[in-house]
Amino acid sequence: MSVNENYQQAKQMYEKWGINVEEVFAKLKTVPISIHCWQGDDVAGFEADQKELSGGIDVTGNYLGKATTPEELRNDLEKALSLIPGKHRVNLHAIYAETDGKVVERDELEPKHFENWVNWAKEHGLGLDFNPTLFSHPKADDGLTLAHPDKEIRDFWIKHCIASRKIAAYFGKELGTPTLTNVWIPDGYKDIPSDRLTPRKRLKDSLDKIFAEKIDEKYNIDAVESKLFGIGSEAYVVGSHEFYMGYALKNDKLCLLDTGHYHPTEVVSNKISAMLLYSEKLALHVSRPVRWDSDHVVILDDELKEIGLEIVRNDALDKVMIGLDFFDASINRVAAWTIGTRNMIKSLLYAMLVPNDYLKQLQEEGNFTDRLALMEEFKTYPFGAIWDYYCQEMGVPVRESWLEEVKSYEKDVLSKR
Ligand SMILES: C[C@H](O)[C@H](O)[C@@H](O)C(=O)CO
Ligand SMILES: [Mn+2]
Repeated sequence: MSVNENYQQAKQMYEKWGINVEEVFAKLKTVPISIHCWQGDDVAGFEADQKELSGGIDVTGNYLGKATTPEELRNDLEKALSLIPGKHRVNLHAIYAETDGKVVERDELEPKHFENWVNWAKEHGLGLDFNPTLFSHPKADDGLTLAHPDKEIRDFWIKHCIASRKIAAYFGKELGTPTLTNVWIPDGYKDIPSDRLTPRKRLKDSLDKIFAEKIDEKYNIDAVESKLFGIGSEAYVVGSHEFYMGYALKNDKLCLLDTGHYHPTEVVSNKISAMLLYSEKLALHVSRPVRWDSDHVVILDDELKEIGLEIVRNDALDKVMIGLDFFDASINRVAAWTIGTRNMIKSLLYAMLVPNDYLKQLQEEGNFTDRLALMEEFKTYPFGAIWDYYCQEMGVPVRESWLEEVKSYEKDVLSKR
């Protein structure tokens, strides 16, 4: 059967449950995913004095074709975007500044260093998000930045974050959509600390200084990203979930939850509804931890579907800012973006094709038999036929046909780098 025939049959099954598939498509099209540029070059960036990746994160693999210039990275992103349905955003880090080969210190970065990115985003109808880069730098070598005992080092990073918010506001003004500026720092200790409080007091003070200047949320929205541990900060991370949840609540910032930053049995899907009771919005880095915060490419697993369900059933599509965060250098990097982003969109579509209101009603009635039975049966409803039709209608390759395009791009472009 053709995509259209499969779709018509599947659509009727969902319509029996009162699900209007055309309305689902109309809604899904409006949800942007923030696609992280750093999957394309293994979190290297383009600084004139480029440093080794550090900060307790790591990229493994050496697949051919890594982007080494802004043009290559933008071309690769364009290729991936052509295979992903919808209009999305690209998430940049400060190390992706373009400085004409000159060394520009991070606390000296300006909007002009991102002009090419803004012009490119305008040309492709993209939003931009941003991150100050507080790793891969000599002033982060102690494993401390905003919480460092040395005021000079703290001041350098505070200045860098202040400069980053100005760059983000420039993006927002130029593109007409607010930039999410997310602060993640690697600060922590390898072994058991004798004082957990003092570094946290310093971090709080540094953040207060960074956010002192109010920036209109039409242009810039601030987020703070927690972590559980990193390589070299196994015993203690200054910016823990509790620290940032408290800081975000008290200072009206977004708390950013990275799905790789919690204990293996902890799931971010279970946190979303609780946090949205107290915060207008929250942000996500959707990743896939395997044994540790390994930043594997996102797959359509139970947790990803549950995240989609929590966002959809709590009517939070405009409250949860969905970003991706994985960096796998063992496979074609354009394929990595395509797989991870298509899966994130699939999880939202899956959730929108579940009779969530009826299932809530069953729970309220204490009818847990029907609730479980139907939640399980919906897992094998013809969601794939709807997804295929959505891709066809959105003008992107259906099913695995996108892979052929990536392979040709690898042969014609990536393999020649
Ligand atoms: C490159 C990102 O800033 C980084 O992955 C951060 O978001 C993180 O999750 C660190 O573990
Ligand atoms: Mn992250």
